[in-house]
Amino acid sequence: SPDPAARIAELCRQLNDANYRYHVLDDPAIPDAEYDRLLRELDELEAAHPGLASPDSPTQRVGAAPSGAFDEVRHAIPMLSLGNAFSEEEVRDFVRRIDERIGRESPRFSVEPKLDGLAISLRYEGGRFVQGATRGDGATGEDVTANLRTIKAIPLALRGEGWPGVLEVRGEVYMPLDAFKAYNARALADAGKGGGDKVLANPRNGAAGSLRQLDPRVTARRPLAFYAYGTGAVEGGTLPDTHSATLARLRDWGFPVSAQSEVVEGAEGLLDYYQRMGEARDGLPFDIDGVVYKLDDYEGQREMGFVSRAPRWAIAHKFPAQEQSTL
Ligand SMILES: NC(=O)n1nc(-c2ccco2)nc1N
Repeated sequence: SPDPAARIAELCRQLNDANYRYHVLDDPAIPDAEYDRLLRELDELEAAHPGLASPDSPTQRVGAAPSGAFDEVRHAIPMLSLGNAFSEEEVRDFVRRIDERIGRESPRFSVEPKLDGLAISLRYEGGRFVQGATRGDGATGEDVTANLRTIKAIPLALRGEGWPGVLEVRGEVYMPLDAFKAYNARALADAGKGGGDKVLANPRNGAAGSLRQLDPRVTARRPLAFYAYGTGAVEGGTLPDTHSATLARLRDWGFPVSAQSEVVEGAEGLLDYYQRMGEARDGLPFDIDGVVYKLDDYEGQREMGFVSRAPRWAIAHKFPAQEQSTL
């Protein structure tokens, strides 16, 4: 049989590449059954040669035994909460305040859908996923690293090159609607036979509840996904000058980023995007409760600063409440 170390490395590469193509490029390379076959082969090879299993191996996603409770994690850079706008007038005020404060006639904004999931922060050191935490109160969250490792959309190691020595990525863990419905249909069917998983009330609670499981093996059974939408601490390297360019780098490094993110100009650009996303909303594969507008250049963001914990440079423009998807 060929050298097991070479075969293990080749399987890791193939599986990580398949993960990236599926979750980031939304362009699967191999069918799920093939992915599972390769994963099983890797699992058997690593079991036969324990010294050859890397901590970043795709087999190491469902690892740790249940913890008693979650450790606390202090966010070196607070995780923001967004101010809300509910009307066109409030959006125009938001843009006017930017012009008045930093003299931007028609600023460029990075815009994206506001996913209705659970905000988390992922820390990478030397390109490897070392810690993940919930937002908590913005300053302190819970260490849910073991649970986050089970989410295939979250890379265990960064791809490509040029990433900083320390990189924190912020984003939303959510449950895609189809996966939520399939999960519940299965849970309901199994309940009829006296066993099975818990039925989830709605995708948002499903995501939050799944991440707060003390046993990662339960989390691993939940259909969770992830979108990156920002960064936290960055050391030993630099990011581009704009949010939109940073999102492009995050995609290169292996993070899913919303396919609906755009760069638009001025209040008209924001309101046009809001209108288009409102029309597209029912066709999206996940729940959104609005869109997020962010001044695109970081220099402008620094000049605008924050009001208490919410940035002056970004707001969420919410849609009217939608009847929640019930059972
Ligand atoms: N929930 C969501 O999709 N968010 N949340 C932000 C955010 C929160 C604070 C700064 O940015 N951005 C997006 N797309």
